[in-house]
Amino acid sequence: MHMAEALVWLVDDDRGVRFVLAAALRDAGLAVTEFEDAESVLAALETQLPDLLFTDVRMAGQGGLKLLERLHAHHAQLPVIVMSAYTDVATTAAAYRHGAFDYLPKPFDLDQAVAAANRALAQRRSPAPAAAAAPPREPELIGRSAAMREVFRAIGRVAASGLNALITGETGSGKELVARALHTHSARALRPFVALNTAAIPSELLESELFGHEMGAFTGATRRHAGRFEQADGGTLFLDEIGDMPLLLQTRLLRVLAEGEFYRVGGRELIRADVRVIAATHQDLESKVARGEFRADLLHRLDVVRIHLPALRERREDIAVLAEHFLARAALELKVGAKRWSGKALAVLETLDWPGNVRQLENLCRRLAVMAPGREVRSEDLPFAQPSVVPQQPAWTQALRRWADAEFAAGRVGLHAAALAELERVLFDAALAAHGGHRQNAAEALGLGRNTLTRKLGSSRTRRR
Ligand SMILES: Nc1ncnc2c1ncn2[C@@H]1O[C@H](COP(=O)(O)OP(=O)(O)OP(=O)(O)O)[C@@H](O)[C@H]1O
Repeated sequence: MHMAEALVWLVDDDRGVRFVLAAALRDAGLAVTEFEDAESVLAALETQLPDLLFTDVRMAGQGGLKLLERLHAHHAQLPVIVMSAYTDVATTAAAYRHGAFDYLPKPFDLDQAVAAANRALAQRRSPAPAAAAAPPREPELIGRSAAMREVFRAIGRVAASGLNALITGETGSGKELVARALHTHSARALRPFVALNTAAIPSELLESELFGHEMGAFTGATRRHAGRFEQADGGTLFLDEIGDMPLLLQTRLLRVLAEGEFYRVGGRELIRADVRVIAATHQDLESKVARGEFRADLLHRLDVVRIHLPALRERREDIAVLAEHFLARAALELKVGAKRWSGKALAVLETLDWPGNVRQLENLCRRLAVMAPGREVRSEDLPFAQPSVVPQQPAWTQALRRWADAEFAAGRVGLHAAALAELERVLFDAALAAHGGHRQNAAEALGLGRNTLTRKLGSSRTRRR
């Protein structure tokens, strides 16, 4: 069902223009990467080529026309759409002379911009249909751990129900992928899946992003805009980072969820939208409720079904399968030769903590697909394999670290003695167990004298009482 997305690069030093145009292009099903100057585009071109580029003319550093000139010389196939507030003949003519595919005078209508993008992409594809036949990418959830199998079962159970859902889990753990799966396996699958990251949008724009606005509703509202609720009508609205939603907007969202209807910002017409809301958060919403930062009644409305995604370090069995999958996919995507993991490198990956979870692993695989020198990725190729930051810390020191962090955070003192006592207790128990309770042998295995062991056992026993 997912078409291979065409990749559009957008260069403009005006964050506002980037924001609205990127949103419109994404709504039209295109993948968009934003840049704020020509230099960063030229740098990115070293490793990747988009399907289409939008550029402003006047920007700090190299302007858009210079960029256009360079592109025309080195990447003549890449269609470029030039946008400019300077609608004078000279600028327009210069743009076309340097190979622009199209020219949009600012301020432009977003529909106009999307139409220009589609035209550019269509003409690029038509002469060489074979080249555009990239395999459609249906994102799939991978995992064989018991925890992930539980997640798959939950998706199976609740997808068709159409109930609102709350997905919890650390950043990069796959919450959006789960939301998409819930949508794909529901009766709404043929209707839109619309995603909105609450934390990524300035709070003053969030309300109109969600509910839309009428022309003239505020400065800069040059045309009527359908909000995400309207766009998702009949389908699914995915609200990521819901914990960051300002309280006032939570109140408004709650009302819309209860009534199924709303007004656009500055509007008088009551809009009805039939939307399933799937929210996600990496925060503990219950404690936000307790602190008065999140509305309990909104939480209840969203939390009809809850799916929790465990962190990657809590399902280490998934690391190798994911790593194999991502390394193979990265090679295809980046059009480099296939590589495989050495057993040792995989074993190292399994010991790491992955604070960025699956996304971090995915990014590492992309990087290694390009950077690792041989056909086999070895542990030495891992970027953190320098001797100074040896990653092969045994799991227990990592657990120890987490324990120490938590104790310090809780303001506890006297940790050194407590930690040493614990360390010795565990070691001695293990040594005695391995040697059938024979103190002499246990002491030898530990590299201690028998008397020392006996003394320490005595004192640790006393301490434990
Ligand atoms: N189980 C999985 N199988 C395959 N790919 C996965 C899996 N989990 C996550 N990914 C991939 O990892 C990346 C991050 O996942 P996703 O965006 O769903 O995470 P998230 O929890 O929504 O992150 P954030 O909280 O930062 O928005 C995506 O590219 C996604 O395709």
